[in-house]
Amino acid sequence: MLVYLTAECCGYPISIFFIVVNEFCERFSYYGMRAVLVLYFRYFLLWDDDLATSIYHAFVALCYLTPILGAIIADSWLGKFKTIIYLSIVYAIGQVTMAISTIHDITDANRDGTPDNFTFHIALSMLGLILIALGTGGIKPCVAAFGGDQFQEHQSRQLNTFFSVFYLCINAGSLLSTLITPVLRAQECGIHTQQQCYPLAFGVPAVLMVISLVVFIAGSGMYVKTDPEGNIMWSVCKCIGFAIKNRFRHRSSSYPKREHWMDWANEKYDKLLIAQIKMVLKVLFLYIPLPMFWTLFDQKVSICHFSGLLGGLPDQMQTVNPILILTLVPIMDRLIFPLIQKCGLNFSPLKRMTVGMLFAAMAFVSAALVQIEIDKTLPNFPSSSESQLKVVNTYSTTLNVTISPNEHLLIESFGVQLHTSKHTYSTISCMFVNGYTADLNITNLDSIEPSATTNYTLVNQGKRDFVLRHGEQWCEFSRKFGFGASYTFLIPSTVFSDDCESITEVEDMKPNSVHMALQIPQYFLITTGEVMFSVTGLQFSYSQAPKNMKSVLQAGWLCTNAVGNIIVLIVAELGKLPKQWAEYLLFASLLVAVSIIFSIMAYFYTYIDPAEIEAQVRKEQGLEPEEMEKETLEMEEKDEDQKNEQGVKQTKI
Ligand SMILES: NCC(=O)N[C@@H](CCC(=O)O)C(=O)O
Repeated sequence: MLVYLTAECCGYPISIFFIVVNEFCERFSYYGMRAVLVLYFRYFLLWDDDLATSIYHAFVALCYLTPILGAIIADSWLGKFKTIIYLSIVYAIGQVTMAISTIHDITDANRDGTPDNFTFHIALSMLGLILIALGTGGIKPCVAAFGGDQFQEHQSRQLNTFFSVFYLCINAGSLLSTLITPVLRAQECGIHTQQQCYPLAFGVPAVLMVISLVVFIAGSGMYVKTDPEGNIMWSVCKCIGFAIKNRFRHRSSSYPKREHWMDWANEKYDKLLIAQIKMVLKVLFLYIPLPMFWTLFDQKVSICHFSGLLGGLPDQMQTVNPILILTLVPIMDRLIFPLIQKCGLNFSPLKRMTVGMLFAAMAFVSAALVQIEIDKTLPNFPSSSESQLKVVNTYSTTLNVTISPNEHLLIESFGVQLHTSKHTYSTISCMFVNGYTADLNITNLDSIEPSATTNYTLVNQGKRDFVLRHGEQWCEFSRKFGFGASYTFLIPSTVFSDDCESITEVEDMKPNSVHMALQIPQYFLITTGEVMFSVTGLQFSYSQAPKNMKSVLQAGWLCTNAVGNIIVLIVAELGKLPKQWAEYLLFASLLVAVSIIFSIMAYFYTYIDPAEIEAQVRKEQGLEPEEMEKETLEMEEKDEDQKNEQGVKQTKI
């Protein structure tokens, strides 16, 4: 038996240190850039909201589709080590290109603070994003699998912990960068004019990507590197194609059935390759229902936007997920899972993933319940067959208004009857009605003519000051705005003589009265679901893959995330249910249905040890033990040469 003893620390290969630090820096780079990307589209390139979010989602989906490319390159051509290095270079170039594209001074010839040639900035940033998507997605399946490759057979416990630590590093990187890069963007910088500092916000992630690459190369001498066994993906495709063709040729019932449809490739292809393809296909089949989890998960940002309960700070809300991950992963790993095991329950990986999906569904039920509470505080909006009318009385006495022969409204002096405006609940808006006899100027608003109104204007939560001006006359007043509320201010003709005292405030829509603590359960539930589902899925994809297709199966796992993102895009296009809570319940029910289907599929899945199956097939193929030993010895010599070159301590037992 041959065992390699690589340099270890506390039972873990030392090379792992370089891999997790590399992952931390890379995720910092990725999430840091993502945190300011939409802001860059909106306020630098001046795109509208729809275009900015569509391009953003398309970019994220692309980042989760390119892993297939990376996996093919790694498993069929370059091997994981070289693929990570080459694609990291592409990635770093992409980040640098992106950072350069945000320097407004490059095209700001007239020095007015805005770029003069938007085409240049758009082209450069799109090129940067394509390179980043290629790099980040391409290396993603390779890094996790490469980390797994560093462990020996006797380190299976450490291997499982590695995937948890790996996930912790992902989220530590994402947490720090999501906090830091928006702050960097808020700084001012520039050569000719001082503007929001996008070059710094994108430049720091670029630097982190270069550091990530340097750290990975620094560990070079310590890694266990497995070379690809030829163009495996091409062989897999040809083998599957042949099996299908051969099955079709022998479709008549006179031909005896075979145990598995891939067995129809037996005539032409190596039994080992067929066995490996069967292992991969079995797992990929199991992954079919999984995108539904990511569809819900990727909408969690929308859930937290729904009421703005935390004061409408969506950027900061993005940090809640990594903070919870950093807390929950150790709790699950060290406490919950061992406790379940102690109780004699077999909480197998696929069971964990099913429970994870149910947690995510519960998060959406919780979101629906909170939404129902919020809806109770909302005014009744007219249905599609109704309309509403708002009448403002700026006259000095009560007025009787007849709307139709039988309907009368009594409106007090400076009162407002009926409300017509529907607005996003996560904002505060107000409008002014000018009852003064001349034009008025109000802070930050256009001037209003007499008896005219402003549009509803969004204002920030909290205490706000307004200044009203007409020529030399002015008065100042403050109001406190509750989140989610809407107000109308009625300005009487006496406004300047009584120092703004007579301005009447009408609350069109009540402020949000639902406590922010109600949001905590849904965050907790969805992140618990993520830990059970995603960390386990990562481990499962590694453990169930044959040695030469580890990256491919990691890519398959990441594709479930890409499909989930694409479903989010489609759902957004198809439109929404009239009630938000109903939409949350619909998604929760869909995920429960999917988790039931998945649990049935999981019930029929038999966990395998790919190495054992491969050894068995080799034996069946007639590779006698001596021959296998010879083959092993040849491999041993080859590996020993390689290890000696790398200076790794290696012992044969
Ligand atoms: N908390 C989000 C997170 O950790 N995301 C992972 C992706 C998870 C997966 O698709 O496996 C990441 O950014 O790497």
